[in-house]
Amino acid sequence: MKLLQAINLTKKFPNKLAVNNISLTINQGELVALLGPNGAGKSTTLNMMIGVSQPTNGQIIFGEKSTNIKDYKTEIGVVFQGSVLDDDLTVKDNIMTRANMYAKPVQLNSLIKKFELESIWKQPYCSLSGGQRRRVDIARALVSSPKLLFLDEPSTGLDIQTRTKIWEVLEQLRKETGLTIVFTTHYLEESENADYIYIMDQGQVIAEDTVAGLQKKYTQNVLQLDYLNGESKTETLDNKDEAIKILTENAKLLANFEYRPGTMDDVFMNLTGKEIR
Ligand SMILES: Nc1ncnc2c1ncn2[C@@H]1O[C@H](COP(=O)(O)OP(=O)(O)OP(=O)(O)O)[C@@H](O)[C@H]1O
Repeated sequence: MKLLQAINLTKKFPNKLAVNNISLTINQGELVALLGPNGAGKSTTLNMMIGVSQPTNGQIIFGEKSTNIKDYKTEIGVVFQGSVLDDDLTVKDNIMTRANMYAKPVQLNSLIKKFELESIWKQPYCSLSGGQRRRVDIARALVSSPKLLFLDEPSTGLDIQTRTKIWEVLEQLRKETGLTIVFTTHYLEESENADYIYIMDQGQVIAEDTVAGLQKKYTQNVLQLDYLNGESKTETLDNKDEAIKILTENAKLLANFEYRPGTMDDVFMNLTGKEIR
């Protein structure tokens, strides 16, 4: 079921066409990545979807027919790249202020536990580490039990352990509540967790599909075979099962082999001719 559709979105700034006629469909329960290098137009797109910025052209439809952000504002949660929390307030006060705005806030205790906020609950937000802040930011965005959570570059500046932890909690929430998540990223490996990926470059969507679909369209799986008699051969294959078959058939003749499946790096390189970082 479609939860949000962005149709022919364009955003022109005085000297910049930041987003050029893009269309996105976000289905209920999906994890959707907007992947692209710096300046691709990811944040501008996200800002239009959350109503922070007005599109120059195009339309956003939430659910069946809501086109006005006022009608779906309570259904979305947002975590911006820069935090919007109050530095001087404690974690508790930042979260409770938000919770008190809603008639039916989420089960706070479960959120506090999931994001491991107990030990920092009474600390001022300004005293937290980057990873702790991000955990609080996300927890606060979830207080209203949104159907759709937007995360703008959720992993930037975080160490790998914190990133992994945050994604573990979000995965758990998706399983438990069917939460839909849209996130922007320039980390290829992070986009690989998504159910669907929109690859953006220079304000446009240059490719979109599942990870498997993108790899199939834009990469090759390569099997390099080195034989005992000194000969070598390189095969291009559709999938790893074909590799297993060839390796099994040639097992006694082989000195060595290397299987290299197509990666998101290859996808990006093939599409843009450049590396993402
Ligand atoms: N308010 C603005 N006025 C003029 N140009 C803008 C404005 N906001 C963004 N831009 C430009 O639009 C382009 C897209 O920016 P945007 O922030 O959407 O990219 P991004 O893909 O999110 O990049 P990053 O990964 O660095 O956040 C950039 O060239 C940026 O400089």
